[in-house]
Amino acid sequence: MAAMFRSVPQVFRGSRCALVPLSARTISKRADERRPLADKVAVITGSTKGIGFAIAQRLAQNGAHVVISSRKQQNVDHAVAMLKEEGLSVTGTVCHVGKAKDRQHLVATALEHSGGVDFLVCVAGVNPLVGSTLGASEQIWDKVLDVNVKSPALLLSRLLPHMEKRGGSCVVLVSSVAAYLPVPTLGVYNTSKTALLGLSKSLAIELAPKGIRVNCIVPGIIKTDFGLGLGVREKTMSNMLPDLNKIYGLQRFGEPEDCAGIVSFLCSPDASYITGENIIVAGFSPRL
Ligand SMILES: NC(=O)c1ccc[n+]([C@@H]2O[C@H](COP(=O)([O-])OP(=O)(O)OC[C@H]3O[C@@H](n4cnc5c(N)ncnc54)[C@H](O)[C@@H]3O)[C@@H](O)[C@H]2O)c1
Repeated sequence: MAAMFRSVPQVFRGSRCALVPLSARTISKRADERRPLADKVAVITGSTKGIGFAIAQRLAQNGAHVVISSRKQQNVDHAVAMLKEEGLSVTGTVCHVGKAKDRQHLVATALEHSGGVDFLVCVAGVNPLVGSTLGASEQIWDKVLDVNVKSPALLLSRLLPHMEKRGGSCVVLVSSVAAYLPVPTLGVYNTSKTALLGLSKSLAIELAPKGIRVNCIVPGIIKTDFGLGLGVREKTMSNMLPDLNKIYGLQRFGEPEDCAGIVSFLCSPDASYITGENIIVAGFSPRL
């Protein structure tokens, strides 16, 4: 990267020094390297705050047109306005991923940009219950499985015809370390996040012949309203840290941005031979 920045001024100094100026082709190739997702369209669910927003921001910074979505119009408007202020290419629409009509509308909105979609990142997730797994009502099971597990597959089935014609398309799902280290009071959520590990592998196999890659990130505790709400219900963050330090090698909670770079990489041509992987983003734990 440093070499790239260093070499740009050579072009301007080229006529006055002995260095050979860079060709226009080299400059444009290097510009593309800095914006590896240029001309791509990304649909991201649950992207008005937290991990989804950080991913949206990074994909847009790396050149993609990003379609923001979540349940409330005012949150969508706010997120879109923030990214537009940065000069990024974004649109947004309301999409409760559990609602078929909303999913249909999200697809239609995404197609407005250039008639196709390259990346689907499924971030939206819920956990309405802290308590006994066997005490969970059928309604709770349905809600968690609808939003966390079924919606990525149902949304993808709608987007697929518009992704397969693009070339280099990919899907990223968002699981959780709760899939590997189940939290006793989050049984339904743990189960849904474990299902996503299987979903990413199944989709990867099914879509490989079409050239579409499917991967899944597996975050540890990330500093968002959701993450801290789950983990810091009874203890303050500082009380929890010594315990967590025993588990998490890097001695800190994750930031939403810690999940953004890996998703951008997975969408980029640099990851063109990576599919069916569940990638842990949790500061390393020997227990994982
Ligand atoms: N924060 C963590 O510690 C952590 C750890 C592992 C996995 N995750 C997963 O990461 C994802 C994002 O969590 P976060 O921490 O950024 O949470 P967050 O609360 O900061 O953001 C969640 C986003 O999802 C949206 N959303 C929620 N339900 C939705 C629905 N039904 N339809 C559409 N959008 C919906 C919200 O509006 C919001 O934009 C979730 O799937 C969560 O399970 C989070």
